[in-house]
Amino acid sequence: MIGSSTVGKASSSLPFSAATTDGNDKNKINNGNTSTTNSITTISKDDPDWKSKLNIPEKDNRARTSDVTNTSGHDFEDYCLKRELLMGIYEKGWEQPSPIQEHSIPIALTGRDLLARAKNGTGKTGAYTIPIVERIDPNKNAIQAIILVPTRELALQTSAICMELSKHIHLRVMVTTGGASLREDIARLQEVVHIVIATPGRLLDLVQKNIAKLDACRVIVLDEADKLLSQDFNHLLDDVIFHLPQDRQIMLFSATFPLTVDDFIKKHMRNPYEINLMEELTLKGIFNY
Ligand SMILES: Nc1ncnc2c1ncn2[C@@H]1O[C@H](COP(=O)(O)OP(=O)(O)OP(=O)(O)O)[C@@H](O)[C@H]1O
Repeated sequence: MIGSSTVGKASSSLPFSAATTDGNDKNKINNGNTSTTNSITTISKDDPDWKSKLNIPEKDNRARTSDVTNTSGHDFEDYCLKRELLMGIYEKGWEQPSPIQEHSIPIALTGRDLLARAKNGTGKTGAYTIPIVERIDPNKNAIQAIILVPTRELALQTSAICMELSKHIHLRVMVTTGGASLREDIARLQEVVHIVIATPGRLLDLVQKNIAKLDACRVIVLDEADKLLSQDFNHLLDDVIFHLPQDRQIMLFSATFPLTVDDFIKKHMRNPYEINLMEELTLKGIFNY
């Protein structure tokens, strides 16, 4: 059933230490809408000394595994991101991109379809959220990106990260999942929404009722794609993709790539760039698209 699972994004056994010194991501979850729990630093746009004025959380010095430390040494500034986004990233306590972020961010910023395979807890959420936030026009009143996840809890955790990273850009992020009030979601969609984070069934319901309009939505992410493309959800995903414009970008993040994912890739993705940061090569069958 949609929204019923208790799968979490962070646990102490994951490659990144789950908790930051100001509390873990779960503690920052609110109702999935637009406010954040952090105070907003105001720094003049032209201040050359902006970095030293940020409200950076205390450094988390706990041990991390090579999944997250084995980087090529890039900095977030290498990707020419908006300064407001860089501020959000640094104020989240992220100093440098993790390997999955190093691989994904430059490709995702070009608009190319992307297939990424990496372990849980290695920073996948940032790998797709950063390029999405960078490419959204906050002055345009339209849904510009969709992030699909299999459970309500994951939707709330993803939205918490998304809102923190974008807190200096004032994007409007909405969470909509099965089990929550449809009436409230309908009311929320009468206001400005830039990013929708959803479970597939609820999103499709809103799209088919013509309440969520996807004609300006050029990015869709399937996080935990193996679960999203299981028998329960598979046909829903086809319908969601059908409502997007032709020139959309599809990004798929998954720990495994079973046959259902393979079918989806063949049907909907165009020349996807492939990233595999897991040791064993079970990506067989999804090469050569
Ligand atoms: N570049 C980074 N530097 C430091 N910490 C980071 C970085 N990117 C992500 N994190 C932290 O690592 C933890 C795990 O990140 P995240 O939830 O994005 O992983 P994930 O790969 O999406 O995991 P899951 O597959 O379980 O959802 C979070 O606490 C997040 O804040």
